[in-house]
Amino acid sequence: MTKDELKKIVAYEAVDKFVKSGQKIGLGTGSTAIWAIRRVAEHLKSGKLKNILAVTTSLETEIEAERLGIPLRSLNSNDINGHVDVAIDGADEVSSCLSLVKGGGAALFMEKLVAYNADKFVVVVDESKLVPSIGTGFPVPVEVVPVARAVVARRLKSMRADFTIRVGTGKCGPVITDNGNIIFDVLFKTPVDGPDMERLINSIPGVYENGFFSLVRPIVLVAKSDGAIEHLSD
Ligand SMILES: O=C[C@H](O)[C@H](O)[C@H](O)COP(=O)(O)O
Repeated sequence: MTKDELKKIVAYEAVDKFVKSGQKIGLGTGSTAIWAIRRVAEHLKSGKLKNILAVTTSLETEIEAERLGIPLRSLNSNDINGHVDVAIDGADEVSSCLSLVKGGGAALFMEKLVAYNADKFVVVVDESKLVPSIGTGFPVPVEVVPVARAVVARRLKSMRADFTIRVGTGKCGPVITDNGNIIFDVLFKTPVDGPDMERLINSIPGVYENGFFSLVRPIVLVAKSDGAIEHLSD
């Protein structure tokens, strides 16, 4: 199967197995999560799912969910009150102890807010995202308030981390996130402990959020190249 087909089947499985009528759900961002959004819309249209309220994790997801007619709420609305039953999202890397790296699409802040406030956090990936450890492969996105960029750069250098400021396409200069910030893509010289590094980076003044998702226990659905889907959790 092609990578796109794998993304679609794993996202469909997440919706079919974990989303029930009447639930409040978090809709993730990216080329895998978008298939989950489409599946929710399909089930709402056919009547298989009813009374769903969704919170989106990026402008991209919001636009797609609006287009498909999925009822949306803000995380602060009375209906949602800062909590969802299930959130479904993709990931850039999944380690053997189910620590994640996310934020390849710069949506890490809202994704974490939703995932860390979900009863169930379901991650959908194809098997190419599975790695033994994190920190040295996919660069870890760190969202930084622009005025703090030199401060954060110094602190990362003192941690012997290498980084680049992410540059976009269709615009000169840095990628600007949905929150008006910039992204440092950070690589470490050796693998890191996800929970420790997640806390440490967020302790740097000027860091808005980082792309380690290690302080949450996800259910990870992995699409294998033959189309089989494996469920990982601890
Ligand atoms: O900011 C973007 C997100 O964290 C995505 O969920 C992540 O980059 C995975 O995206 P994709 O499914 O397109 O590989």
